[in-house]
Amino acid sequence: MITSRRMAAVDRNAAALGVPLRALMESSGNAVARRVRELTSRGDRVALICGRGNNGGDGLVAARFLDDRDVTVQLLGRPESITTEIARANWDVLEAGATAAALVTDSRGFALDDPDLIVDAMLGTGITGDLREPEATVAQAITDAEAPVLAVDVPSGVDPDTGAAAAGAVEAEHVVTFHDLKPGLADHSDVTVADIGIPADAEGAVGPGDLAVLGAGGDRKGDSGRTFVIGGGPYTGAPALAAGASLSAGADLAFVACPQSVFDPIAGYSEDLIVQPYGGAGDESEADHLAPEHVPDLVETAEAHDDIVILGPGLGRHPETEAAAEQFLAAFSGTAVVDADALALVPAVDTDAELVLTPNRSELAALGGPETDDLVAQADEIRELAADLGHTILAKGAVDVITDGETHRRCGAGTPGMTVGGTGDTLAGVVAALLARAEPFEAACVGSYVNGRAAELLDRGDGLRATELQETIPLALEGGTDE
Ligand SMILES: NC(=O)C1=CN([C@@H]2O[C@H](COP(=O)(O)OP(=O)(O)OC[C@H]3O[C@@H](n4cnc5c(N)ncnc54)[C@H](O)[C@@H]3O)[C@@H](O)[C@H]2O)[C@@H](O)CC1
Ligand SMILES: [K+]
Repeated sequence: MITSRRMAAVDRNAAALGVPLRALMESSGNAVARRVRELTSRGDRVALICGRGNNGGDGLVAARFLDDRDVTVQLLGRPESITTEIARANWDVLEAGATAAALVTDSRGFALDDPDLIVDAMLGTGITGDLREPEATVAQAITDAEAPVLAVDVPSGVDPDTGAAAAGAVEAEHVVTFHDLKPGLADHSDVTVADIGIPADAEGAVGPGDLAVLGAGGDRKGDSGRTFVIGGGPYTGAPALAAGASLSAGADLAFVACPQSVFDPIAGYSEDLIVQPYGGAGDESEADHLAPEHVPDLVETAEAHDDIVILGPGLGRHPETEAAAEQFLAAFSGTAVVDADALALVPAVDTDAELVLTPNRSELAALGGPETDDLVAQADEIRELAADLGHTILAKGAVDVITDGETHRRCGAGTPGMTVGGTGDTLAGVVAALLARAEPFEAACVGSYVNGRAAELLDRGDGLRATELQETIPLALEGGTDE
């Protein structure tokens, strides 16, 4: 099953992989023609009713594959009003050839000449709202006609995602849909799912098309998310990198909660970060690492503002810190990215929080997963681990594997230079920023792609530095190319 939104992402990935939409349309039209041939005999009269978008384009292609049938094409509107370039290109091909084509610019001009089969190529996944004219009148005429109807992708007027039919939607005996079943067709009795040659990686690997899952950011401060990094102590760079990268990926505000002892260096890295020390004056013994007494305040602060938490960068493994991190997870009920030393604590904690876990090779093993350099080969095991833990896992390797326990995707974006320290911290920051705009699985997938793509855009070879990624993350998020 595939939603129209996911389908649009997969299309764009296919194009990035070298199979443009026009090639897919050629396959779609061919598949429609094959089904027409199964439903009719040589010489039968076939009426193709084409809308002005790509659904119509599929019908225009099908006409070319049906030489041995008596085909008429009716375009609903003037050729100039065709809304996509590829549908228009296919119209031009037909017009130059000899197929009998009629234009229906207003619904009064529409008539069906007693065909043996009607092909409904008016509207597919691009429908918005109720049927407008001339489609509404034509849909009624199609449904009322005696001839059976073959719908292209979905019956026009039916919502492909929900199956809800607009008033006057076409009723079709047969449907040819593309690539995968649409949820809205689940109850239809005759649906042919046509393979249209979308490369497996367009769906199984994260690509530029996946960026489309990010809704537009809000325009009020805080609407695009606030990141709250709980990190630092033995290390200072990691929490600053995570917070900085989350700003680059669109978070409005980035806070770092850290021990008082490392306030100065972390606050000194960048004027963009808001650094909040804990364990201050009079508390010197506890002030250089996270400890259980700091936890209630941290939970309260994070939950009060719906912050996306990043737990782990630079925290270290002091026994009190481990106890504190566990207590934080047990008490916190929001959304968090868990990275670095905090990961090993997750299996033992019962939490209501929604977590994205970002383990590297050894951290994945510490979580109870496989220890391997080939994450893709072990994707099923990693998926089962995510299902057992009840959290999303973004396992980091040369090719990342991302899974929510049900499905998984891989992401090969990035460069060999990313083995340098700090790129995992920037990844945690990017994912946190995206968690304000997308579901955990999608945020993790897109985060993996954006962090890797940011490295590709820098083109620094082995001399890459994690701090530099903050410069190209915004461009990677925009779907930027280096051409
Ligand atoms: N996603 C894919 O991989 C592929 C999709 N293809 C086809 O492309 C279709 C989607 O194409 P589009 O995105 O161009 O959208 P559609 O062709 O489904 O619909 C868009 C057109 O319909 C008009 N329209 C929208 N709502 C209307 C309404 N309520 N009443 C009257 N007119 C309305 C718009 O002005 C526009 O002209 C799919 O359904 C499928 O048939 C294939 O060509 C190739 C592969
Ligand atoms: K249709």
